[in-house]
Amino acid sequence: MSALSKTMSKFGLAVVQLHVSSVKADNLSRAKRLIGEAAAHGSKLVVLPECFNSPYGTGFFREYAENIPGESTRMLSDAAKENGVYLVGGSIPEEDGGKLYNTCPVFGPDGTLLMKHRKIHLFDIDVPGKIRFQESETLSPGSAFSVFETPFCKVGVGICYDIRFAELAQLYSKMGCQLLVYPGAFNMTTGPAHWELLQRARALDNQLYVATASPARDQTASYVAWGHSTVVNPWGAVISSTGSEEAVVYADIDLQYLADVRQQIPVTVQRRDDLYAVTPVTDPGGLYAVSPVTDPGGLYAVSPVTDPEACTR
Ligand SMILES: NC(=O)CC(=O)C(=O)O
Repeated sequence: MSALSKTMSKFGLAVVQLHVSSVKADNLSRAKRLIGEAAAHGSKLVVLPECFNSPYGTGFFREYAENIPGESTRMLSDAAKENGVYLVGGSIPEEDGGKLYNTCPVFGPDGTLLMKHRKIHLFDIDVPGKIRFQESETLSPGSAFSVFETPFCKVGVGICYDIRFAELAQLYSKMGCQLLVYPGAFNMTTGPAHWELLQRARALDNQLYVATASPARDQTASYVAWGHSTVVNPWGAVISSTGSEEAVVYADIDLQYLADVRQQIPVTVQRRDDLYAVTPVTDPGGLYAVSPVTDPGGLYAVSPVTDPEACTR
């Protein structure tokens, strides 16, 4: 007999693959309409894409940046409240104290800002002849983990490039998250190669749900997003996805199914904590690290720092 109550073990998730233009007001009104559409469909948690109010590019971040609260987060707060949903507000370029961040604000069904996640790992890559992108030219990295509670489950938040770092997902899993959400905007080089693979890897490794929300593809944009917003289950299977156009992707998050998978293949309780462990590091300057465990018999640890400020909940 399941320990999970039937009423709370399943809930509807919606991922909005939004068409993002250079007109901020249009982006906001389209997002608001699609949040309403998702709620009308019965979704309890709605996820928007990375940079949903602005074109994605280092040349745009300063122009579109806002404080929080600001125009975009006021719209998100109103939309969450009007529709009674948890809202993962994709990301916006945030200005704070003269610095710019790639920030995901999360709202509760009463419109309250529950937390904000600042992209921890900046997207600095150079694939010769394909794509060079250096977020760090204009953005500063966040340095906090971001999880929030819902009546259904605990949710961990990362933004796009954050998904490439398995340690972050492991830490969120260790913190009790059963769903990880990544607003993201992969591109025409890394999208076909890595987008789905990374989601399935994070889901399978940690036996949890993973949801990604991309902007719709716009061939006229300076950065062409791959699209393909997706939801993956704890078995590592894609349960819902879309192509490149604007769309809302729906999925049921079934926590009884998650519990069943964890029981059938019990890796979560078979870890060799005597050999390696996910444990806090002592260095207060760090966020997480692969480091030796203190037990001299142990080998390594993937660890959050002990600083409680490093985790926003
Ligand atoms: N845009 C990103 O942050 C990440 C990305 O496109 C990639 O990792 O590839």
